[in-house]
Amino acid sequence: MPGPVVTEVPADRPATVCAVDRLVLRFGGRGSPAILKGVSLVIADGEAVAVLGSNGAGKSTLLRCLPRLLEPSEGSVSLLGEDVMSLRRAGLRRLRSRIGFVFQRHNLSTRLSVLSNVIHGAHGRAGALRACHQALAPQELREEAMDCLAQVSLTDLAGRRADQLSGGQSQRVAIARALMQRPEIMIADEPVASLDPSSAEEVMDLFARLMRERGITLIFTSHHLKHALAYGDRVVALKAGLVVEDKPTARLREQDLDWIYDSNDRT
Ligand SMILES: Nc1ncnc2c1ncn2[C@@H]1O[C@H](COP(=O)(O)OP(=O)(O)OP(=O)(O)O)[C@@H](O)[C@H]1O
Repeated sequence: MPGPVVTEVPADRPATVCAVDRLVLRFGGRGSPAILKGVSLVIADGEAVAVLGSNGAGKSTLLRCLPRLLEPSEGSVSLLGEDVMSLRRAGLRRLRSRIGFVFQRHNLSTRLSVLSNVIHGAHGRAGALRACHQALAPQELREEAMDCLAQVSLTDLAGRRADQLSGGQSQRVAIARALMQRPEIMIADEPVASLDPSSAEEVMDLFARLMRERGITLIFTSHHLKHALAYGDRVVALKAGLVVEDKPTARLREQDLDWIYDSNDRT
């Protein structure tokens, strides 16, 4: 069995890996309503944070604002010690290469093999996309990608085209691709939302364990209170663009969180 792919953590990585201060986001100009209305949040190195809230509360928007995939209107974000708002394009690219992303829709390249998709995770450090194709990638990248596939128990599907996978398999490939990136932070927006309950449980279990074993800070959204409590060290709840709860999961029970979904918009 290959060993885990170890993220090289810089010795000077700060104890706080994410600090968000009074973050405001409006999709339109100044006059348009704020979707995030002044969100402040501090996340420690290695923490697993579950972001909860009903549909439209602003969870995805918040996650996308962290690495400036969405441009915040006001406020500040610090990630891995970098002042995100002041970074220019190259700095932002470098920072994003240290962050893994897993989304509800896995966004695999469906015409490529599973192995090529995983190798693509190294794009930030391996450079040219050609080097990420299974047939052209250097031996060491191919081996590392196989290690990542072994972590999600999918080595036997390495050669299969990504459009021939089940939802659960695809999501596990997306996790292997994110691991290949050797991320220091993992941002996961409803990573198992598209899966049936038993696959969701299985994939979330695997995902959270891999993050914990590697000391990777995990920030994830979920509609499953059970997942938030099982896999988060802490729950941050949003309601209409505001943080309304921020507590260690050890001090929460499922029913304590019901009120977050009080409006009729829970799905
Ligand atoms: N590109 C956009 N332009 C305008 N409004 C948007 C855009 N994207 C999202 N919104 C709005 O921002 C609000 C927050 O959306 P967001 O996707 O962050 O919510 P969420 O908490 O992740 O919801 P869900 O649980 O349904 O995924 C919603 O009212 C949504 O309609």
